[in-house]
Amino acid sequence: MYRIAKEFQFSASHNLTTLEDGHPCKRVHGHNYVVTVELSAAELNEHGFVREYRDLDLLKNYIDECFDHRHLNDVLAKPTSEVLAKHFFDWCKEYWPEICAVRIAETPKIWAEYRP
Ligand SMILES: Nc1nc2c(c(=O)[nH]1)N=C([C@H](O)[C@H](O)COP(=O)(O)OP(=O)(O)OP(=O)(O)O)CN2
Ligand SMILES: [Zn+2]
Repeated sequence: MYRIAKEFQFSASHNLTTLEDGHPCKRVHGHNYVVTVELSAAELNEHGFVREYRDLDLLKNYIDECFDHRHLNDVLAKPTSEVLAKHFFDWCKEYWPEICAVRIAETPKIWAEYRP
């Protein structure tokens, strides 16, 4: 099996409203998010690619338009890393059937992944 991955970044604010009072993440705060998409294929195409990396820039356009410098609660009902990972996975699946995982990092120390 072949695997490729590409990283995207955006900056946004959110607050996790269902957390208990006093939890720091209940307050509005921001992250420099890193989104990593991973694609896999058993066979390579005629170019020797799983998929051309540049094809994936469609996701950059979507992120720039709908997520970058936005308040994520205005975009998704519960904007946790897990929810973002599933959201981007479903979006990618519409364009690239080879998608196998999406990972979201809010800081360098933590990440959440959706991998069906
Ligand atoms: N399972 C999840 N847990 C938490 C999420 C999440 O998306 N999924 N999100 C948050 C908050 O967004 C919070 O901003 C995360 O920050 P924190 O845990 O403080 O991460 P740090 O890397 O800054 O950790 P420090 O130990 O404070 O350095 C909370 N939980
Ligand atoms: Zn946060």
